[in-house]
Amino acid sequence: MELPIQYTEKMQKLLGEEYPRYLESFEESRYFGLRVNPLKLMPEVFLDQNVFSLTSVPWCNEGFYYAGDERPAKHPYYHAGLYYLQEPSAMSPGAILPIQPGERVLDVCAAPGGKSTQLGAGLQGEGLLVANDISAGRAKALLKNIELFGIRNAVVMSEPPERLKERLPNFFDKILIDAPCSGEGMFRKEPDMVKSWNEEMLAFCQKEQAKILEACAEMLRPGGMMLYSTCTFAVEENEKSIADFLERHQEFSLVPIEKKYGFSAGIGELSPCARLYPHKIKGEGHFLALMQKAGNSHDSLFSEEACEKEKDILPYLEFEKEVLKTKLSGTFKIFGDSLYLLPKGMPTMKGLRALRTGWQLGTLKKGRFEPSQAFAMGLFKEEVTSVEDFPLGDDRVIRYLKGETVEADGKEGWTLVCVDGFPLGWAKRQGGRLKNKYAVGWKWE
Ligand SMILES: C[S@@+](CC[C@H](N)C(=O)[O-])C[C@H]1O[C@@H](n2cnc3c(N)ncnc32)[C@H](O)[C@@H]1O
Repeated sequence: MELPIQYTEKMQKLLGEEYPRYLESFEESRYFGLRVNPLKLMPEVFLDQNVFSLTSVPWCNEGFYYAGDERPAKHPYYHAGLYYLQEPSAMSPGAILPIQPGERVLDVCAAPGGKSTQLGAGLQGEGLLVANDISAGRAKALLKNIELFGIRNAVVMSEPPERLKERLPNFFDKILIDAPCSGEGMFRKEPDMVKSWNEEMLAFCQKEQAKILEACAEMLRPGGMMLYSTCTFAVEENEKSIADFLERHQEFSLVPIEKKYGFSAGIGELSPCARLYPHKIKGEGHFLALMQKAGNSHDSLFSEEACEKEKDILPYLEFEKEVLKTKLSGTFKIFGDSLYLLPKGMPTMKGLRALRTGWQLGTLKKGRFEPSQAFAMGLFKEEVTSVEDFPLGDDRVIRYLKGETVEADGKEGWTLVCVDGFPLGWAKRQGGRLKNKYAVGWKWE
């Protein structure tokens, strides 16, 4: 691989005698990773199923390496949201930021959702995840991944952090800033990134990083924790960005990250931070800084959404009575023709660009309720009365995922189609056939 001379000179200076080992890492093949979705099944159960040849990623309980010739994205379990494909080092920020069920968590640069799905899983359905990305296009991919994972308590936004800050000061318990960066740590995995590397880009990223850090500092509650991560080695975007931030914000301090698994210390006074190098770990390059805001307070002021009246959601309630074994409780809200179940304690998002506000249950049109793909993915088989559960090897699984009508006798009406007990989507059964209601944009190709 041809690396820019300015880059190699900087790396040589940074790494000293380690530099030749770093260069050699380009001759080694990259690592492939997947992260199991604990909202659906536990990692050890997935491991026992021997679907792929897996070995554990040391820094992430749900993370595994798989062999490069395997194709986990072409497997029905992928479509059931049982795992997310993620570069192993990219699993470290979500593993290090400690998430407790019930917390309010912001992932401010979230698309396409690798870390958001990890944080959302950590909440175990309790609390609130706000997953935001400034790019509306990228936020669409983020939304799909959140839905695929079956996360019920997420809001997906596309706003500059400065706008979010005005509405949600001192609101979040935990914030992840997976900042836009020059991507030096990804050169082995994505060689094309080398072409866009230059000093101007680095300076631009540094400015963006400072702006994002500023906005997030205000959104974090006193006592809350914030993790800043990049996938670059550039000191300007890592230690310098954080040192400048700490200089401006005396109320923040660094929380040391343990240097296990081959992680290296941050440079100079920023040694509590961690650096991940491809010549020292089985993964690509990353930087992590964990910070805490002084004090301890939970008194943020915000207005909550009010619940719709029962008469306005009657078609849904009829559906619930007929198709579900459980009664969902919480704040039901109609936006446009979509019905949502909002996470507890969700502030109103009026005036902000939100792609999803909570669990989208379906649409209410002309007095009828039509369940959504997100609703199917967030349910458990045990919560539904009418289920068609195909074993993995049944050819109807792929046919269903391709959008075909498949044959299966059973109770007429709305049916949750599953593979090995894990929901894939909806169908409407009539005369021994399952009329396909799988999301059009999700079809198997
Ligand atoms: C490193 S990527 C995030 C990857 C993501 N966290 C994941 O794990 O899948 C950085 C993201 O930041 C977004 N971004 C860039 N500038 C931003 C800003 N000022 N505010 C919010 N997001 C921003 C980009 O669109 C990009 O999707």
